[in-house]
Amino acid sequence: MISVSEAKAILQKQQIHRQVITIPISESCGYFLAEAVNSRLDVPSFDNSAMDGYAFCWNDEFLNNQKDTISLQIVGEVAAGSFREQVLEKGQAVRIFTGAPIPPGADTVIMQEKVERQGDQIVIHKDYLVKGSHVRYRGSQCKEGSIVAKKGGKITPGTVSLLASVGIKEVSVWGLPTVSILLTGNEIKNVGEALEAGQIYNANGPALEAWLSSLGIGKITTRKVSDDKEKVIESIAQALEESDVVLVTGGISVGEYDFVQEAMQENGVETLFYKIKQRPGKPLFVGRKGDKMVFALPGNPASVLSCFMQYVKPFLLSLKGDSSAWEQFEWLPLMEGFEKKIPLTQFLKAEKLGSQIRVLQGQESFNLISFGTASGFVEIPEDVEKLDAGSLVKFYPW
Ligand SMILES: Nc1nc2c(c(=O)[nH]1)N[C@H]1C(S)=C(S)[C@@H](COP(=O)(O)OP(=O)(O)OC[C@H]3O[C@@H](n4cnc5c(N)ncnc54)[C@H](O)[C@@H]3O)O[C@H]1N2
Ligand code: MOO
Repeated sequence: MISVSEAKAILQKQQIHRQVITIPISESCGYFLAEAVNSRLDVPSFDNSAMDGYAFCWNDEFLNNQKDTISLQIVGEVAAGSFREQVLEKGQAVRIFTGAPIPPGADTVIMQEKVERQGDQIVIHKDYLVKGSHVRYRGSQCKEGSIVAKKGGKITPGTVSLLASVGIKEVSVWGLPTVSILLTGNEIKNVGEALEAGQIYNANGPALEAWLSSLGIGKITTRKVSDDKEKVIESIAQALEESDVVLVTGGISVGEYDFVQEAMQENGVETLFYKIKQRPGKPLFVGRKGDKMVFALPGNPASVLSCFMQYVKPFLLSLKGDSSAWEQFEWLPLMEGFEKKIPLTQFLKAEKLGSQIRVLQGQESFNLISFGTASGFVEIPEDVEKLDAGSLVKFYPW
């Protein structure tokens, strides 16, 4: 058996070939940029007004004027989307609206609330005169050719807005990994089906599907397979064909009907590791065939979820291009002390209350009740036996 950190190190070392795809920015949210993006133009591409008001040409004589106010003659109007070619002279102003180009000769805008309009004149109190005010200068957001989004950055709605503003229609991103889920077990029935003696509802399939879709994974294919060696071998072969990552649940322990490990060998899957010094999820198997990865998650639902959290989630996120994939935890203090009775790393269902962590009741691998309120998992390291209230622990939120 290897330790949790050894298992993570093995996974982080895997070099997997990933595809770069080009997609429209409107579909790119959640993807990671495979190359930096440069602005196609100066933005703003022309000096423009930040306010609805009046544009005029600053005149230093304003300040030396003995009077409290100045008057300017309104000689026209510029709305957003239009422009004015004539040069504005000293003492003239144009009515201007937010986003409209500053006409040649003008350099200052005053908000309409700060002027008194008298026919075709505006009167401005000297206190409100600020040279260059309310002008958004050409290139003040970014210059043509400058980098506006770095390689490796995650695309957010904010990034999409920025990219559109600099004239970018499509981006090169890392493709999303596709995942096959293979649920083993004769006892598994889907919700909605009638349960017969000895049968249980399939909790792992919906949980994995929900998690994968919340992570923004590509195509997800789910299949069930009975505890039949040939069928397990065949289903794994099919899953390896169709997806980048295969998640098997159940059948990886040592029972007479646990065929998954053997099926891996039959399919030429190289074992990266089998069994980790942890609970739940001790009999986790991870293997590789070419650029395909296989995670055989121990069937108990809490084992499936803690193994997914610790290994599958960061691995998938790193395939998506997320460079912080392996740091998805925070250090938080325990609300109550905790005694660990086993010499293994323990992953406990826990609730985040304010900035503290409370370990929940019902930690057995089969018991899902605390998942109703759990906000994630807490890690109690292998060599720790007892933690006092207030001790800092690693908390992994969903
Ligand atoms: N003799 C030993 N027995 C077991 C060991 C061991 O070391 N020696 N390890 C135990 C541990 S720890 C775990 S974890 C489980 C893992 O077993 P498998 O991966 O072979 O999983 P199954 O036996 O197929 O199922 C375990 C458990 O989970 C239920 N299950 C399975 N699939 C689903 C599903 N889709 N939804 C809900 N529940 C599911 C299944 O009915 C079993 O109760 O092995 C221990 N045994
Ligand atoms: O490791 Mo098993 O996950 O205790 O149930």
